[in-house]
Amino acid sequence: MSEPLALAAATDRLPSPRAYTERKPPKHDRIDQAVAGLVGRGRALLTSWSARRYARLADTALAQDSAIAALSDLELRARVREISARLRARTTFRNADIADAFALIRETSGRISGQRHYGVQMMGAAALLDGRIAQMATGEGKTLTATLAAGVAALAGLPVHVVTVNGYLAERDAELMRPLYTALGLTVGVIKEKQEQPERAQAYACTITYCTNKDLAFDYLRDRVALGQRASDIRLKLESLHAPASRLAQLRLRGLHFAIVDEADSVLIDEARTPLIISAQIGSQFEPETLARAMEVARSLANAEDYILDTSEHRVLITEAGRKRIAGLVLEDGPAWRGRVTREGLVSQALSALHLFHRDEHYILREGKVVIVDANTGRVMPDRSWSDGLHQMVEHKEGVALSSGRSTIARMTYQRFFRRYPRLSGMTGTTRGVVAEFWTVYRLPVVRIPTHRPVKRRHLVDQVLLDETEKWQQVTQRIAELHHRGCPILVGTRSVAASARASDFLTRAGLPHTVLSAAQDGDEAATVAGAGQRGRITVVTNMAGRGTDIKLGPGVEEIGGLHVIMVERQDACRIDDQLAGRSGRQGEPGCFQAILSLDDPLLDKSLVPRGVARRLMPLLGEARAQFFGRHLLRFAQARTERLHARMRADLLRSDQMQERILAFAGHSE
Ligand SMILES: Nc1ncnc2c1ncn2[C@@H]1O[C@H](COP(=O)(O)OP(=O)(O)OP(=O)(O)O)[C@@H](O)[C@H]1O
Repeated sequence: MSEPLALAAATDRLPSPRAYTERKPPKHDRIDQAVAGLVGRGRALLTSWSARRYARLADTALAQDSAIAALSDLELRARVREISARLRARTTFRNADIADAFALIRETSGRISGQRHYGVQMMGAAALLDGRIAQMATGEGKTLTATLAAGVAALAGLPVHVVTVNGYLAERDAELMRPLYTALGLTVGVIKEKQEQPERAQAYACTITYCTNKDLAFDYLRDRVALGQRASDIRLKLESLHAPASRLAQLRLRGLHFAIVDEADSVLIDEARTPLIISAQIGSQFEPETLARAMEVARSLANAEDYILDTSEHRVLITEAGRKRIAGLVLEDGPAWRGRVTREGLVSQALSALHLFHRDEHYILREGKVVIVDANTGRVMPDRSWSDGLHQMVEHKEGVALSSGRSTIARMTYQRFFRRYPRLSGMTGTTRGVVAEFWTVYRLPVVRIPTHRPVKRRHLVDQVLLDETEKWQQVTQRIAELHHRGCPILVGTRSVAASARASDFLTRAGLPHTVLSAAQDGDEAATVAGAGQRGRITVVTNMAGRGTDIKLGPGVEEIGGLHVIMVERQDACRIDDQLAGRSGRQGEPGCFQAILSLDDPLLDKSLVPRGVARRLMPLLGEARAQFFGRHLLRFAQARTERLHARMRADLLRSDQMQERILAFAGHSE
């Protein structure tokens, strides 16, 4: 725990100037990235040494157990105040202070909720305070682990942001842990989606704030817009001395100090593909007739001849022949069609709306509106819209009222946002394939923390069938078998449409079930609470694929725990691992099985065309066919992972370039 902390600056209500300055960004040319990747891997190996250090620290804390257990509640509180004063008096965290604080927080938690932190959770928390990613297996209790690190930092006077992927988890974790923090004399705030500015500022003013990455980053961006050109280091320093209360009252955050990012791979890696954009309404951007005409033209174009659909990168490329055709078709149309860039832009958005953005996958229709479904979290994003007229084009396709157009006010990337924390840390169950990226982009080494109890989850070998119909037959048969034995079953799908399909098959087979998806998100907590009960069948999208804690009902452990059946592979093997991790938590029994087919959407991105694979598989014999199918899907997934990594690197590069250019002209956000 060596790096100095800006404790003093962190305690005031004003935004810390340091919090608005980025830590030196790592270079991003290819050689540097490759070298840094190797260094990252090397560092990851070295961090297993750190794990030993954290284990020693945990042992020191646990050794105090009986002495602390003998304290009365009043004495315990006095000891907490004492350690807080000791932590505040220093600019660095000392191991001895951390161990003492851990022991006190553990005892307080034990008295309040009966949950005493395990040694491995202390190791994880020590890694967080050390500015690392603690890799702790799914179900190991990262929610409780975070309380140790957040508690120590908050007792030291640092405002802490506990960041997670969705509002349900942020609210659940804050409410679960609130009694513990309150007993430690700390305040807890939660940022909720519909909160207004003053409420948000109040939540951020608490010592510990639970929030989602989206809320946090957008609030930061809005603050930056409010601060405008005044956001330079020196100006902020001066302002923090003289600024009138009114201007500061516009701000939501009080700077960025210490962040603990839960589900770090999702937040820092998967989400980092999408830039954050703040926009303002600009009235109607396109006339309905223009949109209609663009759709008409798009419908008359021929795929592969006039345009190419790049499904992997989710974009449309108009060919030379397509350009000529479009120009010919709109010759007689109004002035909106005269400029080549505008008309091709319009047609290409129409083609995207028609062929790349699908209802119940990328969006749903709710109360006559197009509502985007977040691909990473499976949740709806009611206040977000696609840019450059695409949203209106999709609205036109669906025949709903057109929303107003928007123009960009500010933009930034998650990479650049999170690098602004002087102290950043994270927790996740899965880092497969992204250890190097954590290091190259965020300078975050990964430390693997051992599990508290041995993992008992069984992973059955994947089954690959020729098509969807065969797959669903196999899935319903397997579910019926398990259901007959009373096992609770969780069926993991990729999209709203797939969950509806699963539901249809189950209904036809007479199997009672519950669906949890963006379209059916009624009582999420109750659905999750029921999913581990005897005989329950729950169909979910990746809305419940991460973070959800499914508690087993009475008698379920004896019949093998929760069975997770994955019916489609996700874009990254980490996300599949997360789904598997809904079962076999805390050393419980559980089972994971994938029943897939060659119709899996991932095979759109495969090098071997689906038709060829379908003809080849029956010729190979059962065992070889299964081997071939499994590897085909895994390779397609690996390809998508590489593609997404490239997209993130490109986005970061363009973001840095934009920043360099704007450094001369003004500010970039
Ligand atoms: N020290 C502890 N004592 C008793 N129960 C614990 C302890 N730590 C965690 N648990 C229980 O373990 C379960 C899993 O915890 P939690 O959901 O925080 O795991 P997680 O690591 O965040 O999982 P995921 O990776 O899926 O997000 C919860 O029911 C929690 O109450």
